[in-house]
Amino acid sequence: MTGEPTRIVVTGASGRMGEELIDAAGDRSDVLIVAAVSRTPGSVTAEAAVGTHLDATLADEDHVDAVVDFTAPEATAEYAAIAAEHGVAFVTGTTGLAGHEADPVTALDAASESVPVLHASNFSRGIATLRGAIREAAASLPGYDVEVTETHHDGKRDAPSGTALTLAEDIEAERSDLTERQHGREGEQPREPEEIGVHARRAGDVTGEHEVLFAGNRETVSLSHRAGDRGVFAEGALDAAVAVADREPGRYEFADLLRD
Ligand SMILES: NC(=O)C1=CN([C@@H]2O[C@H](COP(=O)(O)OP(=O)(O)OC[C@H]3O[C@@H](n4cnc5c(N)ncnc54)[C@H](OP(=O)(O)O)[C@@H]3O)[C@@H](O)[C@H]2O)C=CC1
Ligand SMILES: O=C(O)C1=N[C@H](C(=O)O)C[C@H](O)C1
Repeated sequence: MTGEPTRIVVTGASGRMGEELIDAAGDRSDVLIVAAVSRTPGSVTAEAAVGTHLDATLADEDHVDAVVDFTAPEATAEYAAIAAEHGVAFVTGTTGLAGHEADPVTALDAASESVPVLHASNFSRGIATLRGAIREAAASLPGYDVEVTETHHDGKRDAPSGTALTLAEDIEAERSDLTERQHGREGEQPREPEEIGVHARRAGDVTGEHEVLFAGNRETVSLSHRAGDRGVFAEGALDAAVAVADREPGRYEFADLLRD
């Protein structure tokens, strides 16, 4: 790498992903964690300064290129607005945004008027690649039943996962006949042709698994992804921060950056 590293503030620093981002950044020369933000600063193991409020942290730091945020929808809404006020790019992987009372989707759109904003429900390159294959399968297998299943650790708050919802949206974009999402099944409930199944399992410490099943009457196609550890998400989010930090204000897509 030549040039200066991208200067990053990590929010939710004591969380599973916050810790992973700090670890991953320590092994890279193209990024530098200049500060971390946590509601519980004593539990953060970062060499950088740890603050409790993003606004004060961004005011204190001389130069920050990007905020990288994996927290909760209400925090993401607040942090996107603060990053925009300070003119700092905002990269977030927080899921469960749509329909949340804090309206983080509107907050991200508003922030993107003044800074680069990138939200991805999954920062693994594998999922970004698989999305293309799933869209292709959905378009090429008309009439096949489609079931999306995800499995995550028992600490995950939102269900179905953000990734499962993204995959369902991708499939629905190709299959206008799939108009009903079916979450789980119970009792007497035969499958209807307009259904797309979207099912969540929570178990142990599973990092993240997604499967899309296309089933016709004489064949099935299964496309799946398993994240081996959270490092794949952290590396992708840091790559995204490096890629968008200097860009014009606006919304950016993770999959598009991978091809640049
Ligand atoms: N897009 C992707 O690739 C991935 C997305 N995710 C998503 O990222 C999010 C975080 O996941 P994970 O790290 O496992 O979750 P954790 O619960 O482990 O960590 C979230 C952290 O966010 C902070 N936080 C939570 N609520 C608030 C709040 N109201 N205000 C301010 N800070 C808050 C806390 O950090 P602290 O105490 O330090 O303030 C908390 O520890 C989830 O939405 C998850 O689905 C997860 C993995 C990959
Ligand atoms: O909460 C998690 O852990 C994960 N969340 C994301 C999601 O909701 O899709 C991505 C990944 O699967 C891990």
